Amino acid sequence: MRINRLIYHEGKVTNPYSVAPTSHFFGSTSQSDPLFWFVYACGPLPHTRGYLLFGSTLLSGWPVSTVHRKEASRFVPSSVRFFSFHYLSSASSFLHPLKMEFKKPATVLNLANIRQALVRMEDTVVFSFIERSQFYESPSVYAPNKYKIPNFSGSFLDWLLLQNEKTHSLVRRYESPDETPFFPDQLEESFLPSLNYPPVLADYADEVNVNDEIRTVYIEKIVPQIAAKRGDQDENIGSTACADVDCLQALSRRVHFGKFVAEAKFQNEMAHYTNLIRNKDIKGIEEAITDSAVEAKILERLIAKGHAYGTDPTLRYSQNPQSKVQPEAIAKIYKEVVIPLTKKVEVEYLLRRLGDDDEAEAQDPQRKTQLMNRLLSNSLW
Ligand SMILES: O=C(O)C(=O)C[C@]1(C(=O)O)C=C[C@@H](O)C=C1
Repeated sequence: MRINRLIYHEGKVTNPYSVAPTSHFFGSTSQSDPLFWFVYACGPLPHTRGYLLFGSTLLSGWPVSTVHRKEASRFVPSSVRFFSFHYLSSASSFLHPLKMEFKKPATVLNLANIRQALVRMEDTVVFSFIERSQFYESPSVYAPNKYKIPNFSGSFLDWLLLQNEKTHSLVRRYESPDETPFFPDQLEESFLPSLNYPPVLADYADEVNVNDEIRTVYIEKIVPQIAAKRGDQDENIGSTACADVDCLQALSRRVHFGKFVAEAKFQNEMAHYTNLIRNKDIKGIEEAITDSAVEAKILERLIAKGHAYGTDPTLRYSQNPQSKVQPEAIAKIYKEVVIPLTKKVEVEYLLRRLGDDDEAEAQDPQRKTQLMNRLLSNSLW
């Protein structure tokens, strides 16, 4: 069975003989494929207006596609539709859970979902850089003890970041496994009931924290590339520090997502990673986690996003459409800082992955299956 991915399509299919326009299929189905589909199973997709078809064409194997529900009735007998509903409601979420939901562990360790989340995070990072680019470099914001702050020793930025984290801890921000604080020892306990997220990462995951490095590299390498001008701008130090907090939090979340990537990769290729980890083969681990094609695509997309998000749309066709942050600078920051730090998180996480318990897991393939079954039973719609 050749299943690459599901494509959710809510458009209309007007001609039952062309149920298979290329974009609705996965795999290599093409417009010229002989006619049709043999529909083997189908069912409405929960939470969408789509209808899922499971079948084959003569040439292309076993594609899965979705069409609008109303249209599905034209070529799928109602008995089949009824019969297959429950089966496919579950099967579709198994094949391709829609997105990461931390209450549904199986959706979290799906590499496609993780990458989708990373793509979405690019928007947050790019926009936060654009906001920061309004202000001067502002070294006073980063200089330790430049301002006399009551009961605090450090930079103005650190002070603001700490206040922000303390407040956000009160609304449970750092209970979420995708949030990593800069000041883990100074958080406050929330008055809200605990969220009790099911664990998806190893129990030491919180200790993998490269925020100090992120902050240093942000101040030294990123700010100079995105700031409007050199020097200070007294009237804007508050706005500048607020923009810095947004940038740092966006970068931190992005980089520490490496933990999910690492766990997903470990579970997908347990034997290979176990070997590398046992041999403390850092270079081998780095090679195993690297996907150059994915990286190239990220950089290409960032240039496009830098142009699109940083340009006033009414100036798009002007002779001189100015980008607020140079798109090439954003891509360079990802290439030289964001991706390498994400990989560092992945490696640090993986190097500790074989605790006593995990060693047993790696030696007992049954255990992985049992674990996956348990996770999946939590996640079905
Ligand atoms: O998507 C992955 O596989 C990742 O490991 C994440 C990431 C990234 O930082 O975006 C890092 C390393 C890979 O070479 C590709 C991408």
